[in-house]
Amino acid sequence: MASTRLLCLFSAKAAGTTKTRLAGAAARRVCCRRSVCSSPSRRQSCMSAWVIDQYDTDGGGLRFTDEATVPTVRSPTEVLIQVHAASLNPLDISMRGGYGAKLLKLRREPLSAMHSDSEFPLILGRDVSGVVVDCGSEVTHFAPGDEVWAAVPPWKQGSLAEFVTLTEYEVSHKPELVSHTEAASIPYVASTALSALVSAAGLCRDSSSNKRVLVTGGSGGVGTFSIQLLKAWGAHVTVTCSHNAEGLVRGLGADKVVDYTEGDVAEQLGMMEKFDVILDNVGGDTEQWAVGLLKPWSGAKYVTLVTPFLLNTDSMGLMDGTINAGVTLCAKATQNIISNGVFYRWGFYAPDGPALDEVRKLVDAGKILPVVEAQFPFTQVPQAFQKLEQGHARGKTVIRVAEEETSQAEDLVLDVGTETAESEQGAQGTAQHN
Ligand SMILES: NC(=O)C1=CN([C@@H]2O[C@H](COP(=O)(O)OP(=O)(O)OC[C@H]3O[C@@H](n4cnc5c(N)ncnc54)[C@H](OP(=O)(O)O)[C@@H]3O)[C@@H](O)[C@H]2O)C=CC1
Repeated sequence: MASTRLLCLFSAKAAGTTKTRLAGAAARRVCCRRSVCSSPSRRQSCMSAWVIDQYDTDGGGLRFTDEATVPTVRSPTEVLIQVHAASLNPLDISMRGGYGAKLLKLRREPLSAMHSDSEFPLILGRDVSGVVVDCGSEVTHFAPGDEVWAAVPPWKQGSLAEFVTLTEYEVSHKPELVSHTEAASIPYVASTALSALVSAAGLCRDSSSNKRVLVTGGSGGVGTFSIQLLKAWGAHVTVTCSHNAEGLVRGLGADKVVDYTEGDVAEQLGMMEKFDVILDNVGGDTEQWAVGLLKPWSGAKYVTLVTPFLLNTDSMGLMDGTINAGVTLCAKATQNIISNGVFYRWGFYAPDGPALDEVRKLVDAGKILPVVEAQFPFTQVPQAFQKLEQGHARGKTVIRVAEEETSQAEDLVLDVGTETAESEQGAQGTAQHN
């Protein structure tokens, strides 16, 4: 594949401009607004963070504090990371309302110095790009000063804070050619897509060539990453999305695009050659028609990311919810294998630093581009949540936790025209691999 210049699409609304920028890969200087010291011995004991003190389904509840306790390295394999950028995922909105609380609470360690069993104050945010400031005694791959990225598991305190701790296994060295803001758009969606496409669908770099893959919901965070990964692996990729996202997903490499808002999407897809794998990022009744699009009796796989598992454990309790989810999954898997010879599976995010190492290589090779639709300063996290709640994501919404100074001269500015003007945040743009 030829070189790629374009790295990042984002609306500059939060920054007070009306243009959509293509940020170049040139180096950025990072300057922290707050008085964060990178020396562990002199580190402050309090940090800034956005927390919730209770679950709130009405959309409020986020509270800024500059008195959150700075986490410390408590196990020999942990690293402490100074967060430069974070990003939001639909999970953050769900978790704010209590989604998954019962199961996630089981996996959480006591949070306060008093070892209370309350998860509050809870810090959301699943992506981090930042710098290692402290390491446990058995950490071998990282040292203070290393630039890293990671997806923060939902049972851990999140990245909407100045510092976060993770185990070495969950962390990876950040791609060199992108900024922290760009890098933060990738880890959680990448870990999810890799888990779904590799563990659940059985694809990999060496087995995907010419496989026909359908990605539903291709314009969102997981979709925009998956399209690029699959194209880097040589797959033929068909995508469903809205009409105004067609330019974006084609620019990322999609071979065929079906506008789900125009006519019967199942009928349009049904006229195409059948698929080897479907990655369903939409859920709902999609699976009713999608499994019929797979090649029968050929080992084809349908993987959905929209599962009832955590909803079940929330509403029925851990035991009954898990059993109910297991029975549902078994019934669907059995029905599909008997009637069509296709595999029906659920996909889940899984923490995996080594997998992010592979993604880093693809990013630095220009084969995967960060797709940043909107970015907000750390002071505007509630506004970033509001943006996400509006839906219609076109890639990712990123939070600049420590401000990055970009040289205007190093940026290319692209006027994406009327297509973006109809979106408040813009960015149904034209990312493309040249
Ligand atoms: N199981 C797990 O561990 C994980 C599950 N998920 C889930 O996967 C799903 C996708 O995640 P993510 O990509 O981050 O979500 P996003 O919100 O970033 O993207 C969703 C995209 O789907 C598009 N869309 C909505 N309806 C349709 C439709 N009927 N057909 C085609 N496209 C549609 C939206 O745009 P528009 O409305 O304009 O068409 C949007 O671009 C979410 O439900 C998320 O909760 C994500 C990560 C982990």
